[in-house]
Amino acid sequence: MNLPSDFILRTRELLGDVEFAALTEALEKDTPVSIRMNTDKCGLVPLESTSVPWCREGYYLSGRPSFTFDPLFHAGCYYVQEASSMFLEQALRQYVHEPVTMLDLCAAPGGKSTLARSVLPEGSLLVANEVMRNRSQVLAENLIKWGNPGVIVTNNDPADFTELGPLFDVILTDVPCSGEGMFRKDEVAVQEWSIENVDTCWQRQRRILRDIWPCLKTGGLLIYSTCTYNREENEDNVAWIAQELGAEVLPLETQPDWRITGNLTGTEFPVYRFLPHKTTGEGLFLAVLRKTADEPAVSVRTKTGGKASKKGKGGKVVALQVPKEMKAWVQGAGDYVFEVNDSEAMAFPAAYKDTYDLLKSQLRILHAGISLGELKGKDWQPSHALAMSTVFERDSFPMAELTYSQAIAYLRKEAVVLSPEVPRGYVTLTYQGQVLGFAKNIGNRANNLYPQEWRIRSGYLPEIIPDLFG
Ligand SMILES: C[S@@+](CC[C@H](N)C(=O)[O-])C[C@H]1O[C@@H](n2cnc3c(N)ncnc32)[C@H](O)[C@@H]1O
Repeated sequence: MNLPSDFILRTRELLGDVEFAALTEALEKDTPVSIRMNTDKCGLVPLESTSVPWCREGYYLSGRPSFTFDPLFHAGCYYVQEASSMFLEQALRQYVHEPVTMLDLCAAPGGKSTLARSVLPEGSLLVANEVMRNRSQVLAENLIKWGNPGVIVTNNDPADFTELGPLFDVILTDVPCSGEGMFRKDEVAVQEWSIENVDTCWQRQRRILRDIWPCLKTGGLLIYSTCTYNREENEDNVAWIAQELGAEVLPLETQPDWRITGNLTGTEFPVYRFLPHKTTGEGLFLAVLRKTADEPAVSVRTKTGGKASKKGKGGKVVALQVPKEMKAWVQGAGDYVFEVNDSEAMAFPAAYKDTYDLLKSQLRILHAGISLGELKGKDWQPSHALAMSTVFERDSFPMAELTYSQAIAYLRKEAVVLSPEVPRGYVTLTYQGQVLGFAKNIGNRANNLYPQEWRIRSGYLPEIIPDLFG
């Protein structure tokens, strides 16, 4: 790998000659492949895999299957995630024991958000935000597929949150960085690296932290992470948060055989560095801080949102209600509030209704709770998000199990022909018992309701069917 000369100088100074030589050697090796299971959907263990030691549901695979052509990937049964990133689990398991409201501020494509959603205590709410519009769509897609109902996805700049005041118990800032830890995976990160860019990054990171700091409750946790090695974006920023914003840095329990590296700057506080020549994964830096500074409570006025309505007889405007039969599509319906926004019916965890209303009044929301369905004429058409939800009541519609080639055709949004005994109307389609989505069976064929923008675009079909679980 052709490393920039300034990167070599600086990183050798940080790590020392021996460690730096070992790092460059590791960068010539293949990137390990790892996935994390979604046990809310399926409890399978991948074949020929080994466990990621710091993550209960993380597994290293022996090769890289074609995930795109695995229907279970599209069903949200697992997420393909670089193993070092899964270390976030330790911060959450060791410090979060009660239901919390958590913000993942720089969340796309959603690796750490889906992990957080699996690890947070039941009854928690996760707000996952991404500032870049196109990346926020991918974030929403990945969280919808993961299926947990306690999620809001937003598309905002960190500064848009500031006025909300201390709303969050936990904030994760997995900040945009110079990406030195991704050199092995991403050739562009090598090409774009420069000292000037490192400077731009640490300054941007401080701006992001300053903007979001008022949103963290006093006593709340800030988890700060990057995928870069240099001290400016790492230890120096952690020291700055502690001193300038007011926080203490917290230790995490780790095992010696995880071979995690600590603080490289001679300062006392604990931080966690994953270096590819020591730990099987890419470069990661993570620190956990507890906010000590007092944050005055700010009262934010909620702008009243427009209610969904349609003209009744005589021109009167009537609010649309979610029909009773639709509420039965959700398990534990009593724990949710139901509403119609425009022509979309949705359910949201009742415990967080106020937070949802507040965020709705201030931020651009892409997804919240469970989208149940859309009014098409007089007909409520179940939404794909409902099919993906972990609280979808499977008895709501007849089910049809697809073969592998039918499943791929469905995921390509091609027409599907179901066997004659499948009833007409909306049908839940499954593959190996996992829900893939809905179709409307009209007899001689079934209308494919898979989201157009999520379809598999490639016409190629691998010779070997990806079979991760046997
Ligand atoms: C390291 S990536 C996040 C990866 C993600 N947490 C995951 O685990 O899948 C950083 C994210 O920050 C976003 N970002 C870029 N500029 C930003 C800014 N000024 N404020 C907040 N986020 C920004 C990027 O678009 C990117 O999605």
